[in-house]
Amino acid sequence: MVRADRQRKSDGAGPSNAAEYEVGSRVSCRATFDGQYHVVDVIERKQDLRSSKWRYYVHYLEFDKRLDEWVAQERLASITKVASVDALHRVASGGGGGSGDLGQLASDQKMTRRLKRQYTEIHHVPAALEELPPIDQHLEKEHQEKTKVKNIQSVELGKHELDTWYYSPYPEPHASCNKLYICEYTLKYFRKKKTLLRHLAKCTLRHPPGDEIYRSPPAPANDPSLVGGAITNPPISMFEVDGKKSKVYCQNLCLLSKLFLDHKTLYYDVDPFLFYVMCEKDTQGYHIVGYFSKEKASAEGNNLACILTLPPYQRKGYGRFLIAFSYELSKKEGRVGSPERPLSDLGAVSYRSYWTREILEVLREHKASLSIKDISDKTAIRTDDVVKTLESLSLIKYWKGDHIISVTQKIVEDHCKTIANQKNIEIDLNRLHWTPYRQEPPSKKG
Ligand SMILES: CC(=O)SCCNC(=O)CCNC(=O)[C@H](O)C(C)(C)COP(=O)(O)OP(=O)(O)OC[C@H]1O[C@@H](n2cnc3c(N)ncnc32)[C@H](O)[C@@H]1OP(=O)(O)O
Repeated sequence: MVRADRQRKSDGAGPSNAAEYEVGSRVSCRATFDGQYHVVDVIERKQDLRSSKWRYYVHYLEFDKRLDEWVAQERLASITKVASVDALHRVASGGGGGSGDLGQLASDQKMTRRLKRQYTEIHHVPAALEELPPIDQHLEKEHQEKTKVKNIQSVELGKHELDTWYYSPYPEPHASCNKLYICEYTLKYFRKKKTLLRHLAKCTLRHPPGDEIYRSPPAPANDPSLVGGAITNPPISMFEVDGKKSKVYCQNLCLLSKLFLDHKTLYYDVDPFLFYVMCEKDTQGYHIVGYFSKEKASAEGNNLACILTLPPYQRKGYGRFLIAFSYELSKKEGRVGSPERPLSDLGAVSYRSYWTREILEVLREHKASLSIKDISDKTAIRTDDVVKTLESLSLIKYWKGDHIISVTQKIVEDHCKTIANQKNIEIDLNRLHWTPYRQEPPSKKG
């Protein structure tokens, strides 16, 4: 699909050229995230009227959509042209390239079998369009078309400026803004900084509009996180916000979180959900770090609908804390639970890590033989998730139609060594003040 007839010039030095490409072309692109060439699909394009140069919105085939980006014409080249240069480069650099650990995993050519299985698990492949019922096919196509190009490029939230990952359906004219300014307490959004500042001058809210159901214990005097008197690990609070009572806040939260979640459709119908918002506290107020949502009554037995740690706070153990919190709530309800599917790649890797640790700890603690149901009862992790996790650790056998846990304490201890360095923020259950949601009785009108 490359329009070679319109190719203006072909340089001799590198793979880059100035050919024009149609939307739908499959070409090579030098990525911002690692400076290497990767195969991309051209999703959209626009021409600068003054320079008449094209900019292309590209999707990297090997990577998640969050790495999609607008690139200059010079960054694209035909696949065949790049192949030889890139192959040389890969050999010289020992292969690889990617974005973060997940990207690294994708392109490592010396992948072990275990890593390969993990890679397939974390790279969620959505169901093929033709496998869906016709009505869903139609909705899916509509969704894909509408969300294919990221609309808002960045948001300012408190002291952070965040680069966004995905399209979010903010209402117009905000949906077409390059950057949004968001109040970190109300999550109201503005097109201009000065409007946000005017709002902040009047806004008295300093925490999410709900009940504080958890506050982490104060750091002890000899806490290693206290460096020169400065608290590097600030106190955490969890607020429960009811989608029905604080509708606008929860809708704003969903719009914000959609910027970092690829495929969630809940934006406006927030009434049936509770939102558990995690904040770091300082003298200014409670700063949102992440959240998870949970259906008030889930027919599928899900204990979590959506989970997000805002990018500046990721990979510090907050995601694991949120997941653990969702299971503690399930334990208080006397139920087992599971996250709503599909999981994103990051969701899958975080859940797998959480399940692995919890299950290994139970196996270590209870030296007596445990059944899958025992593990599920102790952890509130649904039995199919327990089975999947044990399978990934090769700690389960299928024998005469039953799953049998096949493990020795030595094997458990060996596995435990591999998780010893995980970031784990403990939940102090004495500080959790929560009762399960009770449906309001129908009003007796008329
Ligand atoms: C049901 C659903 O909602 S599915 C959708 C899940 N949400 C999203 O995808 C939204 C965008 N992503 C996020 O918000 C975050 O990445 C979350 C919530 C999934 C994880 O939050 P974090 O605060 O980063 O999690 P945390 O620091 O506790 O890490 C959890 C585990 O995932 C791993 N992990 C997190 N990010 C990455 C990454 N980019 N690459 C590789 N591993 C990662 C961590 O190493 C850790 O594993 P370990 O303990 O074995 O070392």
